[in-house]
Amino acid sequence: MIQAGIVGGSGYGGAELMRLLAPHPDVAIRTVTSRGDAGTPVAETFPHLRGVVELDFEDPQQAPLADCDVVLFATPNGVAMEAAPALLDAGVRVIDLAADFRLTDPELWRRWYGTDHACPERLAEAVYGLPELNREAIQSARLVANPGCHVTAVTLGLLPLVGAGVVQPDSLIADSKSGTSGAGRRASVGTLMAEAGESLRAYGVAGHRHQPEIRQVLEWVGGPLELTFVPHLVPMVRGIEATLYARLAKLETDVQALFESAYADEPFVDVMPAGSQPETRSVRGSNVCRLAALRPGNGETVVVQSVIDNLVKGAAGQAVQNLNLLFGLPETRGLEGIGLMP
Ligand SMILES: NC(=O)C1=CN([C@@H]2O[C@H](COP(=O)(O)OP(=O)(O)OC[C@H]3O[C@@H](n4cnc5c(N)ncnc54)[C@H](OP(=O)(O)O)[C@@H]3O)[C@@H](O)[C@H]2O)C=CC1
Ligand SMILES: CC(=O)N[C@@H](CCC(=O)OP(=O)(O)O)C(=O)O
Repeated sequence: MIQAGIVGGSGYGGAELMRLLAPHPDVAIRTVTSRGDAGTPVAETFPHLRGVVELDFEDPQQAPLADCDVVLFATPNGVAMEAAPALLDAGVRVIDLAADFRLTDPELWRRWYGTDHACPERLAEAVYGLPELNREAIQSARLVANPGCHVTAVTLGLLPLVGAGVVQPDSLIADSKSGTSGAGRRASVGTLMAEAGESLRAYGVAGHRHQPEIRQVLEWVGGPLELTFVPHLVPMVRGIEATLYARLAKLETDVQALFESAYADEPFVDVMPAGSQPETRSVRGSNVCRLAALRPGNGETVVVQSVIDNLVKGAAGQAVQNLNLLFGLPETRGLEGIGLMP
């Protein structure tokens, strides 16, 4: 059994990692950390894990992380970069659900995250953990940077178009809507029911840190491009719906066929039949990204809709997918669950 440690187990990402890893046939959860809940049973904080995870939270300084085969960080940005080097030196593989190892340029990190990178020398060995793009590299990685949640929805929706060079590279627009669990479990006024309920707002319009991440990934496959990215907070708990717009450069493109062929072999990307629209509730709790592409009106603009569960394909599910790849397991192991609907 692969021994896994979870740092940041008392947050939403950590809880979701436990939900997925506890029944995983090849993984044993060795330790789960929380500073605030250290010494208390996991199931006291998360009753849905009663009888499933029979561990107490441990303080991250005392937890036997170096004895694990893999440590997953579900911590705020800036935490994993402090602890990962020692773990990697001890032979432990690391998957970071935060942004610490996603941007390859430490200057970009400084600009968007406001601090110096603690281990810029490790950035080159980090593999960006989007299996649909980087499957082979992930298989031999030691350090995986799990993508951002908005980034996963937007990138999977635009990759076929950008990769095939059929859209104008300066015309990309991503309008992405997230439920409040995307902001984490830590109390904040903006995610109170009375603030976020019965309301809808855009945020980060002047600049959001997921924009350079999406741009970096798309530029790997399509060269220089321009992208407008506007995230929104919507009054639901789980889910991201990204509506994506691009001007077609090649009007003869059969967009439906392009998407179907790009994702034909992908276990977690579902391209809907022409004319259908995906909705977030169809992926609630599952690791699926469900997509649809259309050319409304005069057909010059392609509109893609992409839905994911931010905590699953947008975070913990994708991390488990990456873990499976790292350890040579079938990619779908432990991720076969079907979404909840309604
Ligand atoms: N929520 C989402 O939809 C997604 C989240 N992510 C990313 O995943 C990461 C976790 O997100 P999420 O679970 O929502 O966040 P939460 O705020 O819900 O949880 C954060 C966890 O980290 C722990 N923690 C905080 N500070 C430290 C520290 N200095 N050292 C060790 N542990 C610490 C907290 O527990 P304690 O303070 O008790 O130690 C808590 O368990 C973030 O980087 C987020 O950006 C990525 C994609 C989607
Ligand atoms: C609703 C909400 O506030 N969402 C967060 C997403 C945070 C997150 O999960 O960021 P990473 O994916 O980069 O780790 C935000 O937009 O800042």
